[in-house]
Amino acid sequence: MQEITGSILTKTRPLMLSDVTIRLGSRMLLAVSAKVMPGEVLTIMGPSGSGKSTLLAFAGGFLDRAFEVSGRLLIGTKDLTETPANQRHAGILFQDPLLFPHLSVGGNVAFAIPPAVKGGKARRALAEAALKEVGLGGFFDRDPDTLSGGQKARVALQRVLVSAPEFLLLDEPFSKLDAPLRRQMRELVFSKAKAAGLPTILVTHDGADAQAAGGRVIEIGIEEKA
Ligand SMILES: Nc1ncnc2c1ncn2[C@@H]1O[C@H](COP(=O)(O)OP(=O)(O)OP(=O)(O)O)[C@@H](O)[C@H]1O
Repeated sequence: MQEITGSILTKTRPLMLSDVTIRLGSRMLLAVSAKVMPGEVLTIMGPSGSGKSTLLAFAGGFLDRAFEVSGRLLIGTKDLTETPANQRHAGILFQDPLLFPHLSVGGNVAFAIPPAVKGGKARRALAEAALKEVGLGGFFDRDPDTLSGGQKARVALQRVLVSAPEFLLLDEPFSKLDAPLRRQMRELVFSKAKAAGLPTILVTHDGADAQAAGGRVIEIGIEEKA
């Protein structure tokens, strides 16, 4: 499986937030500069409303036009700042797994496999192998609605990983899981991110998540400016 997954992974490069500032009207929401190395998890913490999700939206390319942004986002030497979201190769996990209800579990994963992988059989084999890797072998034809929260989270993770992302953006992806599942899931996500050499930005309220991530932590605060 490692080989099959490996064959659709792209090269790994550092992710750079270069002098990024985000304003909302007269309010300076945040100012961040950071270089996230391949396999590193950078954790962003801060109070509610401080702009954590906004920073991920900037990196993912889906920031609302209400925000005024300066600075650049780079992957390696490639400037992604103006690149549309669907061309950024960002792998994003939110609080909710957001599985497509009209597709089977396997269909959710197969859907994300890059078009460069041709042929229904090959795509199905990749999706099946990805599911098996997280203990969901035999789940391909299941309806996502019949899965537990932890199972859905694993499907969402594999859907992201088979898409051959160049970096990961994690917006509180463990917060709806109970404590034992939360521990398991974060170990799984971080180990896979590191194994794949993906630069990763994690937003969390939970210090234990940050500790498990094992990387640097940036604390952002709330400041008002005239
Ligand atoms: N589309 C939008 N238009 C205008 N203001 C917005 C928009 N989205 C978010 N905001 C505001 O931007 C600020 C930052 O919001 P953001 O969701 O990034 O905070 P957060 O740190 O992720 O909070 P939480 O921890 O509660 O998720 C908040 O004041 C919020 O009200």
